[in-house]
Amino acid sequence: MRAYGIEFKEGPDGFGVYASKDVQPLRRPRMIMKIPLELMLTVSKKQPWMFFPDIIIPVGHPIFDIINSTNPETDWDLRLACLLLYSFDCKDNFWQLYDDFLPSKEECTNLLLATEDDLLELQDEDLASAMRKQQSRAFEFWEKNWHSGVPLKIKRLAREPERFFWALGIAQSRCINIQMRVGALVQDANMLVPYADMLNHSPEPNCFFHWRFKDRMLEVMINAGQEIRKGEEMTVNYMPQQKNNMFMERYDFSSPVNPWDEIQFSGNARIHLDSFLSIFNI
Ligand SMILES: C[S@@+](CC[C@H](N)C(=O)[O-])C[C@H]1O[C@@H](n2cnc3c(N)ncnc32)[C@H](O)[C@@H]1O
Repeated sequence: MRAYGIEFKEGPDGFGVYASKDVQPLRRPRMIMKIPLELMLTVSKKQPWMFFPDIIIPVGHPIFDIINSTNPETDWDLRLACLLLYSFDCKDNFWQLYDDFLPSKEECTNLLLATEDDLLELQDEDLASAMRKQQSRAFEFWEKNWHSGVPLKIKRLAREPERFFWALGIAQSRCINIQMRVGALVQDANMLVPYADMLNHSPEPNCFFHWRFKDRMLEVMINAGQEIRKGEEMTVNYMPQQKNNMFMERYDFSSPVNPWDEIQFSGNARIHLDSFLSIFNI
């Protein structure tokens, strides 16, 4: 992996990507990382399932049947979580090293791992009930596929449901959607891209993402919409036009300056939902 003009550092939102030199606003995208395709975990969105590029699941391995058993329309995250767990189990796989950069189960604040008390503390019944549904879906999937009769090579991937919930949270909060080309076939795919997944979100981002495949590398490019000074964090917008509830569900955080959460009053008055609730101590 190569990095250009950036460094990875811990900041207020966990690890992030920071400029290691001044960046001028550019009209053309600038490359900040080159990542070998071999390091990524990719699963196509539709059947036939394609795993790309490096982890070749041996024919007949039961993880393939598990991946195959999920709903092609919706369950991309379950498939990617299975692939992540499988790669942790493959000898000398890169993801065993990259695990050091990922939040552990104990550090992970994803709401899939939240207890009932945590969910009640959110004081947001809609969000809590959405998360309960997500937790049941994940638990049912784990129970169906990790019951006591399964072969050891499956069992050891996620002995406890929490391990599966953790992998699912990682897949949801770090995956990007991308089009991949295999020969003449172009497929939409979900991809875990190490290092690029260190970019944090801002509703007022200073960068925009671009991707390019070249020579078996994924080039991560950014368009700096404004000047970025050395030492400043580079941010992108994960989901434009989405409210904080969506961010909480998928990424475990909300933003006090998310413009899609502003409450509009008659006239020009506006107040952000977070500030509005805090007035009432909610
Ligand atoms: C793709 S990862 C980014 C790298 C991450 N900060 C880390 O330490 O590995 C996404 C996760 O980073 C955190 N994150 C990203 N942007 C954030 C923000 N604006 N505020 C709070 N947390 C954020 C959330 O935990 C989110 O689930």
